[in-house]
Amino acid sequence: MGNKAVVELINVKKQIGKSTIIDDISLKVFQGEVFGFLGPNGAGKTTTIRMMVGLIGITEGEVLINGISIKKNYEKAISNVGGIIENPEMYKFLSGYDNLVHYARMVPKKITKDRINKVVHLVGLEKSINNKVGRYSLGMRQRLGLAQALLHSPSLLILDEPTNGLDPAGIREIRTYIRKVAHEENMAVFVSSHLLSEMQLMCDRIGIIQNGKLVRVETIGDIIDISKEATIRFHVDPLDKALHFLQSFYEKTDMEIVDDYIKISLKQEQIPQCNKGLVENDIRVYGITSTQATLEEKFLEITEEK
Ligand SMILES: Nc1ncnc2c1ncn2[C@@H]1O[C@H](COP(=O)(O)OP(=O)(O)OP(=O)(O)O)[C@@H](O)[C@H]1O
Repeated sequence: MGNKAVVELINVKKQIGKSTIIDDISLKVFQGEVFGFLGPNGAGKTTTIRMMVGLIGITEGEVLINGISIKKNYEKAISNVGGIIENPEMYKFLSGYDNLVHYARMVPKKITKDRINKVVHLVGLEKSINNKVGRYSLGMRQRLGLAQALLHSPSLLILDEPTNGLDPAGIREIRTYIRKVAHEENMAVFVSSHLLSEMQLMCDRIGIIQNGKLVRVETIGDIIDISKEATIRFHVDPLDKALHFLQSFYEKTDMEIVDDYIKISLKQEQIPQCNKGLVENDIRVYGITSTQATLEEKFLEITEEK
């Protein structure tokens, strides 16, 4: 992952009438990185994306693409962006290739034949590119949309729920190609979804949006770590002494006394070590119970599993 921010949202706000739809969102997406924008329906993903590409105005704040303001210098900023925001327009009676040629003519930048062949290869449509789009599956059409968005070599690719309506095989394909273009074209990819399970497999980092607010940003590594943690209840006596010991042992972990036990988030493999320490400190251990919350529960129950 490069450390150049390709897109930067700075305190972005959207007000429609009296309601605040997007509330003070700031984030950066870097070169070569797939950033997942995760949130339930109605959280504000599409609204944010529409502001990022200048389809609707930004009430307050800034969106910079390669350092260029989308508000102040729209044409220049947007020339760096490729996107599938709404369903891409395709001509069903034309082949995939001819659709790309047609689209290439409308782009201000000159698109070479080599570039067309390169994007066809990038999205794995070599075998069917000369077939009529009317015969494509939805997954193939999505990939053709991706090819179209990549034609002018953008540095930022924005995809709004790219797997919507796809079957599992189609989802797997689009996921593979999204990762591939991010890495092979060293592009920043901003992709929205309401499915954590899907984002986990596709993204390097995930930002979670809820009610128009960015509530947390995590790397996939951290998400995997968090997924391994369980809520452990230590039924011990004396409680104060046990809490003191556990706090000295795991200074960064959240823990609290609830009724007659201590509640703490730990990985399973840490339990024996903890128990040993408690016993060695003359704390009586009456019981240890563990409950594994699902990842969805940990992330505020924001996702809906299919
Ligand atoms: N023009 C508008 N006027 C009033 N409210 C709006 C308008 N556009 C969007 N909203 C509201 O803003 C909120 C965010 O909508 P948005 O479409 O951005 O959510 P989303 O996260 O993309 O959801 P989905 O996954 O359903 O597309 C919703 O509560 C929606 O009702």
